[in-house]
Amino acid sequence: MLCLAIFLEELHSSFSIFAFPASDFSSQILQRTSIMTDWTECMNYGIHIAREAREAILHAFRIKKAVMLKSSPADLVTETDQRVEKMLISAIHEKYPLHKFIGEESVAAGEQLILTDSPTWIIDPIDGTTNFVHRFPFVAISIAFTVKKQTEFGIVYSCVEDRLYSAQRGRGAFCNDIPITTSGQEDITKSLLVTEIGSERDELALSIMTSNLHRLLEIPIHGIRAVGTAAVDMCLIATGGADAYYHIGMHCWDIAASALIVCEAGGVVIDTNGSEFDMMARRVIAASSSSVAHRISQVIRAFPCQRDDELHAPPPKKSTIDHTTDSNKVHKTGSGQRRL
Ligand SMILES: O=P(O)(O)O[C@H]1[C@H](O)[C@@H](O)[C@@H](O)[C@@H](O)[C@@H]1O
Ligand SMILES: [Mg+2]
Ligand SMILES: [Mg+2]
Repeated sequence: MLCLAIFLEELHSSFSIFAFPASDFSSQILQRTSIMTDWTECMNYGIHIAREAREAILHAFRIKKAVMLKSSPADLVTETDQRVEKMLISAIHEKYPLHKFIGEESVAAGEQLILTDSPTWIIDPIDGTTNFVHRFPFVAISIAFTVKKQTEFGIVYSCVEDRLYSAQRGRGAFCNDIPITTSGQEDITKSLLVTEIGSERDELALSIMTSNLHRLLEIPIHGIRAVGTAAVDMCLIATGGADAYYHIGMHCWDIAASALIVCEAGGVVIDTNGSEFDMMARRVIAASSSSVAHRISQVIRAFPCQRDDELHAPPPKKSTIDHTTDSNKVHKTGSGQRRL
């Protein structure tokens, strides 16, 4: 099966796109080898395993947790985050052995973050870990799926609320299978905004985050909320429950799925500098309309953040003669973990 799949993969690389009806057998093969352009079966499998992962998360939600730190005293991770990610990745790998993964906790444990043209699952096993630790009832599983670096579907499961948000590119956005659309609000003075105070605690980030709040409130706008999970924040824009979300410092796994869900709900997703959205840039504005999105980008400022694909890039190819000594080697800012 696998050698046929690899053969088909090779075949596919010499053609642009196969788009033909296929029987079950060949569609199974084609899905595994990224030739099919209809990813419904993959999405349905993603939803199936997200439902299984939710059970594990809800069980752990109620009990005392061992908490570890990553990049700052406010960047938490638990064994449940790690266990759920391993469960999701192994279940997907078993069914789709040629697919690739970018997982928040795998990257935190040192895996390189490389987004290629291959079918890739971008996974945040628990978005809102701080909420999870404190039993604040907004924790989500976020699963995005990209092919040729384009998001084909996104799944965000708000576990305690039991709200499963999903979208397949070009086919609309849904919450528990019911279609959702943004508010369409075009006037920022009539808008309710959502944002996050992430895990940064350095002076520059804190002063920019608080000055952004001040500058937006004095426009004026109706208000600002923070749910504690970027993925759910953005799904609230897709439902029309809020009109815009902005954030600097989050990661691709936080927002890759919900960015597609917002767009498929009729919303707009851009970079905070007003340019095209780039999931690796760690800056986003998701809004009900382009006018609200661009108004926000004129008001807020971003603090400097290293891109995801630079922060966790593979080490540069070694020159033939390695002049650096151990003491001079620059330690990659990975996310070492230590127990509280
Ligand atoms: O709970 P996480 O998966 O770590 O994501 C959080 C992130 O850590 C935090 O800094 C904020 O950006 C939140 O909005 C994310 O959901
Ligand atoms: Mg997250
Ligand atoms: Mg997480």
